[in-house]
Amino acid sequence: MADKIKDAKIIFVVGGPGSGKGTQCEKVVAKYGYTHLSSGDLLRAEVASGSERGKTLQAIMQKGELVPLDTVLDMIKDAMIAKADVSKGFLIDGYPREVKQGEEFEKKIGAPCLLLYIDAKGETMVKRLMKRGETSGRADDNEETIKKRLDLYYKATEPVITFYTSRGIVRKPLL
Ligand SMILES: Nc1ncnc2c1ncn2[C@H]1C[C@H](O)[C@@H](COP(=O)(O)OP(=O)(O)O)O1
Ligand SMILES: [Mg+2]
Repeated sequence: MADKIKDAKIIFVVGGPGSGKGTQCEKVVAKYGYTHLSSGDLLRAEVASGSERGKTLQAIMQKGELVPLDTVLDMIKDAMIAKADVSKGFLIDGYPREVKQGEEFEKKIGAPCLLLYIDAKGETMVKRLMKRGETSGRADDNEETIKKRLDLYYKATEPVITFYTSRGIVRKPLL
């Protein structure tokens, strides 16, 4: 099963909450036909299923915290395997959120050929998320949780950019 994705082309898409990762991914999909997998969307689908696991995840996400690494990684891996036959490559949006997630992904799946870094100012991200919160119905698009997500981004996720910059695979798409 897992060797179906052994040689898959992998692009990580990393940026803060509200930076526009999903929007940029749609553009890449339209142009290059890669398969877009968003860790947040996969997690929200699990929550929407009403499963026990979903309830646990919901409580974590509502607080703006990271869900356990193994849970996200398993979900991404399953989604990749399910699409392996029809996919030219994968855009992994919202993962890795911390350096450890990147290391585990590389051990269990493979190395990324590229990391797209979606850069945006903190105040821009907050403004967008507050606006999105008016209609998104997302439990984490509120002022308190947004602040926690942003803090966590600077603390845990920015080091991911540094880590892959030293490997020479980070690109900023021209927005
Ligand atoms: N790779 C990952 N590891 C742990 N938790 C994750 C994760 N990706 C998403 N989550 C959880 C925590 C996030 O605050 C929440 C929403 O994720 P998202 O949709 O990618 O949000 P954002 O709009 O902040 O980029 O889901
Ligand atoms: Mg998103």
